[in-house]
Amino acid sequence: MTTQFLVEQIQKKESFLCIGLDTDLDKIPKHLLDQDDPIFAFNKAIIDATHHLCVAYKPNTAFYEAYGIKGWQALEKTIDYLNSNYPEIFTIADAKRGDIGNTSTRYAKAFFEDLGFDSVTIAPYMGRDSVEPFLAFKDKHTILLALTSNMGAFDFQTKMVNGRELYKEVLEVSKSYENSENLMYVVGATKATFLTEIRKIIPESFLLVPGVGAQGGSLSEVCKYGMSKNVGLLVNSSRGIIYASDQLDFAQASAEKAKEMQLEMSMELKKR
Ligand SMILES: O=c1ccn([C@@H]2O[C@H](COP(=O)(O)O)[C@@H](O)[C@H]2O)c(=O)[nH]1
Repeated sequence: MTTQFLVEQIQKKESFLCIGLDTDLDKIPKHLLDQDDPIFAFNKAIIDATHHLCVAYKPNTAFYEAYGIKGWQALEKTIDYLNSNYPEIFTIADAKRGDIGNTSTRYAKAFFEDLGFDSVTIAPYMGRDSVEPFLAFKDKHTILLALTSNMGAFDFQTKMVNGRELYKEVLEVSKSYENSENLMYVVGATKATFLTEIRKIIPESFLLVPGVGAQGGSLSEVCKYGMSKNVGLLVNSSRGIIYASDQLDFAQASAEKAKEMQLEMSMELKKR
């Protein structure tokens, strides 16, 4: 998917919501456990109930890998279902990969070609040759971890390197990568006040922003400091939406939570 198409979807739906499909068999409604593939059954119900309120879905691959081959099959069915039924949706494999060049190429093929995701999250620690293999794919997006939402972000990401914080070094240096126009960045909603500085370095790049809801980040702060001319934000909520209820009405309950966020986003878009 092109960035332009994503921006058009955001304007059309008045939403920059990304719903995280962090599907956990211990948390989904018990009645689904009788199904052949309870993970896919849950995802399908959530997607059908919420697709008009969001522009992106982000399965975190950990939740699928944890169930072995069955989990991976559920991930494949989920992305196939999205691509076949809702091609206007931007898809993110939250896999946090990155390795030496030839290995990164295989990861890129797995997520972009075999599975058919629009984007994948990548850890920048191994540097240029670990990231550029992902950037080589046209109309696919590489979402680099810049400043993450967790407390451990302060262990390394804010430490000084070459006279600036490491997360700023990641932003600056990655701009020189080949095909850097295919880069997006992860910035945690819990670090919203850092967004002013971040926007000075990457004024228009798209940011994937996890950490609202369960982790305590504020949507209005993210918008205040992080919104760019073309919006430039995909704000993710996983647990806060998909586990709104563990009863028969779970999909409807998730749609209500998603609607609350979409309305808030629509108001933020009108403020610009
Ligand atoms: O900095 C980061 C990077 C990734 N995540 C992931 O996003 C979701 C957040 O889930 P919530 O339930 O909305 O808290 C989850 O998959 C994380 O692994 C992040 O939180 N922070």
